[in-house]
Amino acid sequence: MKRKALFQHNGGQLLKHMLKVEGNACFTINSRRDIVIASCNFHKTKIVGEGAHGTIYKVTVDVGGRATAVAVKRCKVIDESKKEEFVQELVIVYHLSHPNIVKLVGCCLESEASMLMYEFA
Ligand SMILES: Nc1ncnc2c1ncn2[C@@H]1O[C@H](COP(=O)(O)OP(=O)(O)OP(=O)(O)O)[C@@H](O)[C@H]1O
Repeated sequence: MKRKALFQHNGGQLLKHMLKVEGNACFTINSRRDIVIASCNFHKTKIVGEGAHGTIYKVTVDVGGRATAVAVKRCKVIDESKKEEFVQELVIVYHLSHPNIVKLVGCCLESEASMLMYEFA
């Protein structure tokens, strides 16, 4: 089974294992459904920026049991061959910790357009 399929198939267990997020209350793997609801189906009033890699929305989602305002980057669709590279980069960014770098607080890899959630700056 392909890695992407595994992420979808087992509720993100493989990704959780890779990120070692179990017990990390500061990171969440959201369902696409949650983000669609929170963003009013990616309504244009929620857009806060447009980047080279996708559109950024300000959305309030559950992070570690707390309603938190986050910047959701809805990445442009990447082809299957780049998916693995994307996940590897996600793992690296997840482990970064620096006062000048916004913290990655969540992600959603359920759809073709993956979503990354950063603390809202
Ligand atoms: N964490 C955040 N909090 C608030 N606004 C943000 C955040 N991240 C991005 N934005 C808004 O979205 C815009 C575009 O974001 P960004 O430059 O990160 O996109 P990008 O080009 O896809 O990123 P990159 O190439 O660095 O991965 C920013 O200029 C900013 O206005």
